[in-house]
Amino acid sequence: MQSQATSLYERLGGVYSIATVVDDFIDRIMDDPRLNSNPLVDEAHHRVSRSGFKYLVTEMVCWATGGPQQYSGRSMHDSHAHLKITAEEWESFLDDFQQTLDKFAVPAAEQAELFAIVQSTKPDIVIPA
Ligand code: HEM
Repeated sequence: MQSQATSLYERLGGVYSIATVVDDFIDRIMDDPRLNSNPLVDEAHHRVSRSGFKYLVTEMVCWATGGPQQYSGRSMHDSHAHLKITAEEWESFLDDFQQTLDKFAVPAAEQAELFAIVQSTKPDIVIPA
């Protein structure tokens, strides 16, 4: 059994593995018509640089999973409130995340921990119903 003393960051394989997974995931969400049907999301997805976006999300995932990196971007509320993201768009985002994790064969235990981290941010990102 895996020791709980080993951080999720280490079990995922550190920054090189995490950056590879984020690379696939950001391409997937930035091209997802289910998300870009929200005009505010579509505008922002075409305004921000793809590589800058990947950089910030990589930094955040490394930090959130126990790596040595510090997240230097804006808070989840400040970077998403103006996008008016709905619960339905949130589900599409999770579906994209699942597809990326499956593509890289991330084990079930690590997937569950990643989903718990992502879900913890939902109240900051999704507008109230
Ligand atoms: C756990 C879920 C999410 C995480 C960890 C996340 C992460 C981030 C990060 C790190 C940034 C950059 C912040 C900055 O500029 O300093 C960002 C911005 C952005 N996110 Fe997310 N995000 C999440 C959910 C979503 C969802 C569900 C959508 C779309 C449906 C979305 C669309 C965007 C867009 C369009 C921007 C650019 C905003 C702008 O600059 O105007 N995000 N996100």
